[in-house]
Amino acid sequence: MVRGFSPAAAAAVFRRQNFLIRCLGGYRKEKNYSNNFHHHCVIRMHSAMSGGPSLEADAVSILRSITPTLDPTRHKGQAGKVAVIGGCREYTGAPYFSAISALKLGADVSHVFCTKDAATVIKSYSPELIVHPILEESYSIRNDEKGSISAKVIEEVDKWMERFDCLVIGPGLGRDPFLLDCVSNIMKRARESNVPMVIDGDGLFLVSNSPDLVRGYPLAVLTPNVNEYKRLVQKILNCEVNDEEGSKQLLALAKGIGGVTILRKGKSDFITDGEKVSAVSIYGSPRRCGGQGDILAGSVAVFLSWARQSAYRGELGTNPTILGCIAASAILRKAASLAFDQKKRSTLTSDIIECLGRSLEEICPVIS
Ligand SMILES: NC(=O)C1=CN([C@@H]2O[C@H](COP(=O)(O)OP(=O)(O)OC[C@H]3O[C@@H](n4cnc5c(N)ncnc54)[C@H](O)[C@@H]3O)[C@@H](O)[C@H]2O)[C@@H](O)CC1
Ligand SMILES: Nc1ncnc2c1ncn2[C@@H]1O[C@H](COP(=O)(O)OP(=O)(O)OP(=O)(O)O)[C@@H](O)[C@H]1O
Ligand SMILES: [Mg+2]
Repeated sequence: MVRGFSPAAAAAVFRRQNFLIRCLGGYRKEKNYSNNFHHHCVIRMHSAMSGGPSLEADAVSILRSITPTLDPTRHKGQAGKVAVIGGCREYTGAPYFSAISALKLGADVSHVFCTKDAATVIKSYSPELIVHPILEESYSIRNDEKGSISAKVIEEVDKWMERFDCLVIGPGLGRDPFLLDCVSNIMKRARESNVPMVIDGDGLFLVSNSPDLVRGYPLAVLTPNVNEYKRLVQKILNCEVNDEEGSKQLLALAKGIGGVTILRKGKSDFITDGEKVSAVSIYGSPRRCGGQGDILAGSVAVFLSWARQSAYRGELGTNPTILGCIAASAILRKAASLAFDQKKRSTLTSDIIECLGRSLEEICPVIS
């Protein structure tokens, strides 16, 4: 039985789980990989991460409540304008994956703010993206130029800031100290303008060392993978990750950073803003190719923006950042499952991106 639930309530939860997993196309895979769906589904709710309850989220209902209809009266931009701050000499794939995923899910405009070295490369991946070559790494500039370059970066970003529905900070950003300093300034501006921020990859490296950048900002979403989560727990809670107390620790971490939203990625994704923990556990894919977290970050930005629009219309009773995380996690996992069906061991991040549209369409058809 699910801890804290009566047998009748546990049975209802189980039926609901069955329904959700069928909708999300995960049932067959669950059987393939565990051969005992009932066991997996019910036990998972208290064994995947113990130390307090976490309930599987109703991702299908959430997706249907926040995904906007394609209304002919709407103009460009109303379905979302996102910007990715990331991309350096080393990493050009990660910001591209995040930015193109946002477009593939239905955002109208997707920008990338990256280093000069990365910009031409990212532009060449896709003409759909608007790429700003404004960041600099220490190796490419002199010390005496740093002040003026830092000011120029903020000036460029300021021109656009108010127009963005959400920023994604960190995919492929790298860890150059000067560059991270400039990105800290961008984050401060975003906060002043009340622009939501999804912090991923090297953005989480920055935030682990400078938590004040997001502390107490309810529009910040952190999406740590296993390494990034470990660093956050060590820096913020001064202890090691303890999965025996997983939910409690996640709640403490979110509270410890002043109520930001955290999406802890893993076999199940766990999501909290410090109040309660929701889980998304539908089966995705057994491939762990690099870049799936980047898709997730771009997707959270879109769904979070849509959830905020629904919230403005008074349609929601839940924190839009939480809804955005649940929706993105479910859609990524479904897309990964669709891609894996076709490509098996050779499934790559770009294959999953190609399945994002179908993944959403099967839950929220354009013409229902
Ligand atoms: N195709 C691409 O361009 C991709 C780029 N990615 C980017 O790669 C970067 C790293 O992401 P990962 O998921 O690998 O990050 P992780 O933190 O999971 O792993 C990074 C590894 O590098 C080590 N490391 C390197 N420099 C370090 C430093 N200065 N301090 C501490 N540890 C250091 C860590 O110990 C760790 O083992 C991010 O910017 C991420 O967005 C990934 O998203 C995967 C795809
Ligand atoms: N063991 C797993 N089983 C199923 N899904 C997983 C597993 N591990 C991660 N995922 C899913 O894959 C997505 C990306 O998570 P991952 O931990 O790979 O991120 P990441 O390391 O940041 O990726 P990236 O390579 O883009 O930086 C998340 O939605 C997560 O739920
Ligand atoms: Mg990552």
